[in-house]
Amino acid sequence: MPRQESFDTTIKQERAVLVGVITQGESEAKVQEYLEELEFLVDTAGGITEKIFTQKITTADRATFVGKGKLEEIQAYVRSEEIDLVVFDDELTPSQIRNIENELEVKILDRSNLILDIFASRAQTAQAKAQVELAQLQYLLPRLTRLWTHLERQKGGIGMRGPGESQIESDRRIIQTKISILKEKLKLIDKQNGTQRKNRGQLIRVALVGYTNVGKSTIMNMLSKSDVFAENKLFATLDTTVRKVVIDNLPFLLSDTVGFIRKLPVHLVECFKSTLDEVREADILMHVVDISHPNFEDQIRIVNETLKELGVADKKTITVFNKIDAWKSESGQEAESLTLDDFRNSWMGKHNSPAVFISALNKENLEELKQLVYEQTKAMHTVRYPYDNLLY
Ligand SMILES: Nc1nc2c(ncn2[C@@H]2O[C@H](COP(=O)(O)OP(=O)(O)OP(=O)(O)O)[C@@H](O)[C@H]2O)c(=O)[nH]1
Ligand SMILES: [Mg+2]
Repeated sequence: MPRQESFDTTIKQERAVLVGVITQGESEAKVQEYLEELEFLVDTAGGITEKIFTQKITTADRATFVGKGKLEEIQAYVRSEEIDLVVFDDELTPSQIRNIENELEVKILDRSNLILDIFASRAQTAQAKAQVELAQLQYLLPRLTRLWTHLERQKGGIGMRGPGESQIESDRRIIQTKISILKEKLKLIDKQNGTQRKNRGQLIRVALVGYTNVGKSTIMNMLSKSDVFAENKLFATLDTTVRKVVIDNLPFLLSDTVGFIRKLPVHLVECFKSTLDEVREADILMHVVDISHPNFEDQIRIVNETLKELGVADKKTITVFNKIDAWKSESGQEAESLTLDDFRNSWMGKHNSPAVFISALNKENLEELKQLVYEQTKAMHTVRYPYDNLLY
């Protein structure tokens, strides 16, 4: 989800308020970071964050998630500042959404909902579109009652009393039918993709993985453009994110994948499993880390957890620490004061092997990255095809 692909600015930006809770054992600073990320998500979706509310709680209120007093405080702000939507950082139950909506009388979204919305606007291929629609319908299904009561409230009670439940039932059936049609469609696409992947032959496959916005696509573009052999045409029928790259006469396939994020909705992960087959079937992973992000250690952990869930934690991995140009220490020390060796000798260089430090933006230290990818790919190729020296 790159930031630069901003939305049509002629449309009035929706004004948003964010809500996060600080539960026991969570530090305030952490929650602030989570909320900053949520603000970034709202920004990506085309909204503008006007205010952030937080509350310390031991357990979430079953009816309204935050406490009564906090809700009134938010309500006052929403009314006086003409807010369009309120976004909660945590997943809300259908009844919580309904109750909060009744109180605040504006659109209520939770993090999952927001991410789904962004994915829907970004989906390009038939597969991605079907995957997002499936996730959205699965998200909607348990929340149907809410939509119905919403309608009821707008239209008033008269004439609405009888058919309510049966209406929900038929809506539910329609959605379930749609879900199974989409699943069939995805199965078919999956099969075609599987065949295509098999046809790619002996090339070693390298997949870029990492947290969202760390620079995966930038690296992809750089590596594939920087070499004359890299071209789109050959793979026109493949997923658009797979490119053939050649480093020193050694060709391999490089794929760019969807970025990971904290609290990715379960449905979405499920639906994107087949896109992530690209990762599952890769020979080498390039785990890209945005070293300039204050929370990058958490991001590494989240990516590693997601990789474990996908069952690929044991794959050969190259850690690429990107954005060294923008790195800053907690005490405010700037990147210029550090040499590449300082980075290499830090815990990052020592605890992640093999690792490389680059700036994709400034094209800094790219040769080392290429060299590393070359060595790893060649080693993999030699193990797999011991009698085949044709390629180099
Ligand atoms: N300062 C700095 N910015 C960079 C560097 N590499 C990439 N960026 C910027 O980081 C942002 C995200 O880059 P992308 O390549 O879109 O990141 P991504 O990992 O593909 O993101 P998703 O596809 O959303 O998961 C862009 O604005 C890039 O220009 C770098 O080395 N230094
Ligand atoms: Mg990208």
